[in-house]
Amino acid sequence: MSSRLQAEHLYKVFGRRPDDAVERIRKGADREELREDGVTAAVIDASFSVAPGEIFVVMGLSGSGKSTLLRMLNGLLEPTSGRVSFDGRDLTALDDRELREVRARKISMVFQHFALFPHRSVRENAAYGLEVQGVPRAERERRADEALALCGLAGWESSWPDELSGGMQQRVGLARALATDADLLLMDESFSALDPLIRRDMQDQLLELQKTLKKTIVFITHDLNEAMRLGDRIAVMRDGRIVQTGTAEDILLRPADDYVASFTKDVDRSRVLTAESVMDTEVRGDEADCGCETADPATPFTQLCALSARLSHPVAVVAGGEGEGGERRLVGVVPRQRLVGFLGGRPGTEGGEPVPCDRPGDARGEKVISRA
Ligand SMILES: Nc1ncnc2c1ncn2[C@@H]1O[C@H](COP(=O)(O)OP(=O)(O)OP(=O)(O)O)[C@@H](O)[C@H]1O
Repeated sequence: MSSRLQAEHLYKVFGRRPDDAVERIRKGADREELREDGVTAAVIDASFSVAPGEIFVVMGLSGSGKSTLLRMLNGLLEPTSGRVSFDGRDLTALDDRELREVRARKISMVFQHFALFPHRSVRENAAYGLEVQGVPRAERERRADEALALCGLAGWESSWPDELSGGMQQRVGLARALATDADLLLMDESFSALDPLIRRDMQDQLLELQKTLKKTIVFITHDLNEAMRLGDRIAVMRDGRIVQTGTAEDILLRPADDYVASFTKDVDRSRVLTAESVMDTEVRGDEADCGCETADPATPFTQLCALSARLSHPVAVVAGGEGEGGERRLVGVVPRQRLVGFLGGRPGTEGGEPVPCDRPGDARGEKVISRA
């Protein structure tokens, strides 16, 4: 995987003699021991890479070290140990002037409570990052207006912040970040202060924008549902450490430990799972080519359930076909009992023989399905 942003063995210790504290941690001291000496190990040995265009979510409870980690990524905090590189440049080695330059042009932050300037118009607020960069007024207003339109605020450019709802104000914050053309967006609990419906709306909007903008995004949240909705990959933090990094499906289906598993208990699995994540790949071949409806690997779980209810046998999951090199291949099957098992929180057992198909056709099938 090519990487845009890379964190290598990052540590951040607050308190006396931080370097000694890092050494003690490396030798096995735990966070509580250090705390007794008045030292806080906020981030411990964090390593990850973020690919271009990826939304990388860092998820964890309050105090787990998320914000400290994020502040090291843009150089606001200097790591006690470890390295951050962006596009191959070691941010930890830059002097203050170079760092300010990178922060102004390449990296944008979107905070939870966006401090809009009350006596500036929405347009001027959105253009603020460009003003800091010294972009001439006409150009910065044009770019601010474009960013506001992208965020659904066309027509509000001349309004004052207090004329906007909380959700709209947060959009101005997002527009400010987008207007600068920065490639890396660091979003710290950016939607956490919003009402649930508006929050969902903002999540949708971010995903929609991302389809065309393809920014590299690190998004901090304490909400696992938000993490799963937004994240191409998710890092779960606990007590300063990243305990698991993976896709939503990895976290849900293969939690690294009981702690991660306890987080996923309340997740609505049907929103996350797809045919690919629940199918049985030990394909038997007797569900393939009978002419019944099939799923593809990306078919969402809810559609899969509806499909399963319409069939008298397991759902065949078929890949390939149009635009993918022609041949359609059976890649897995989903027996109904398996769906029930996944909803209950663990892969189901197949239980019982598949029911033979009651529609005409060759129910024995082959693993390769010829195109109709
Ligand atoms: N400047 C600081 N000085 C001392 N300790 C700090 C400082 N900043 C953070 N900490 C401590 O580091 C730990 C991690 O804090 P951090 O704010 O990174 O966690 P978080 O996961 O972002 O939590 P929250 O969601 O509540 O902001 C906490 O124990 C916090 O008290």
